[in-house]
Amino acid sequence: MLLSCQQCRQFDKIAIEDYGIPGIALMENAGAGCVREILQRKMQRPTVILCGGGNNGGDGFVIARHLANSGVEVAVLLLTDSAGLSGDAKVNFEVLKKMDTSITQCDSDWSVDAFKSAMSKRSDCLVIDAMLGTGATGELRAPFANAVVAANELSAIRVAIDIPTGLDGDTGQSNLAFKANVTCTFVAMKNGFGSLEAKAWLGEVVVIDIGAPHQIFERVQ
Ligand SMILES: NC(=O)C1=CN([C@@H]2O[C@H](COP(=O)(O)OP(=O)(O)OC[C@H]3O[C@@H](n4cnc5c(N)ncnc54)[C@H](O)[C@@H]3O)[C@@H](O)[C@H]2O)[C@@H](O)CC1
Ligand SMILES: [K+]
Repeated sequence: MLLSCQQCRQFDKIAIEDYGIPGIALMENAGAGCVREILQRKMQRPTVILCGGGNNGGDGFVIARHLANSGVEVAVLLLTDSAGLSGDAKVNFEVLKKMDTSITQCDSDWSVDAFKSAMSKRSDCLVIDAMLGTGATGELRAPFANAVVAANELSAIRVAIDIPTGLDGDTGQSNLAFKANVTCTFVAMKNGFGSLEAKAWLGEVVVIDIGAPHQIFERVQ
């Protein structure tokens, strides 16, 4: 089944508002599901998680916590001012802050080299893209494009969360996107994932169930 980004957002909204599942429970299931996939594939190794300021970044904070609990060395690069975090993402950020995970705030003027040197301290690492998901609009703004370029140039395993940052989930088009080996997408494949152009950025796609009732599918068709 393929859904548009808007339908995926509607799916989450119905789960939260009509079924009463707290958004933070969905986020926990989403992040924990990604970590389960990473561990099953034995991809665990020193990990850098690139986090944006929305709920995709929130998934990244959950992933950081679960990976750290599994004994993985984790470093988070936050591409936004932490003061702007809100809702479920903020809750998970505050939890992570109390752990001994390294968190670095990356200002909008961070260059490709700055990202590369922050990431390559951990050679042959796993890089996780939790920068942008279904809430992305328009061209990548600073410093997201530089983070994507740097991540793509590293010799690393790359995992994208929900949608590779820079890829339009609805059309499958992109000028520049995070080049994933594996994309862990939530609820359903997005409409654009079927296009040939998208496959180059997506790698293998795994659909992660976030625990919302499947009856909701009938309402977003
Ligand atoms: N409760 C929910 O709705 C759930 C959401 N989930 C995650 O939440 C994501 C959607 O979260 P959001 O709606 O917060 O959206 P995103 O996290 O995709 O992005 C929104 C943020 O990115 C910024 N932004 C948008 N376009 C940009 C661009 N081109 N360049 C730089 N910054 C840009 C916005 O200012 C905003 O801060 C999903 O993809 C999924 O990963 C999951 O946790 C499952 C539950
Ligand atoms: K992403």
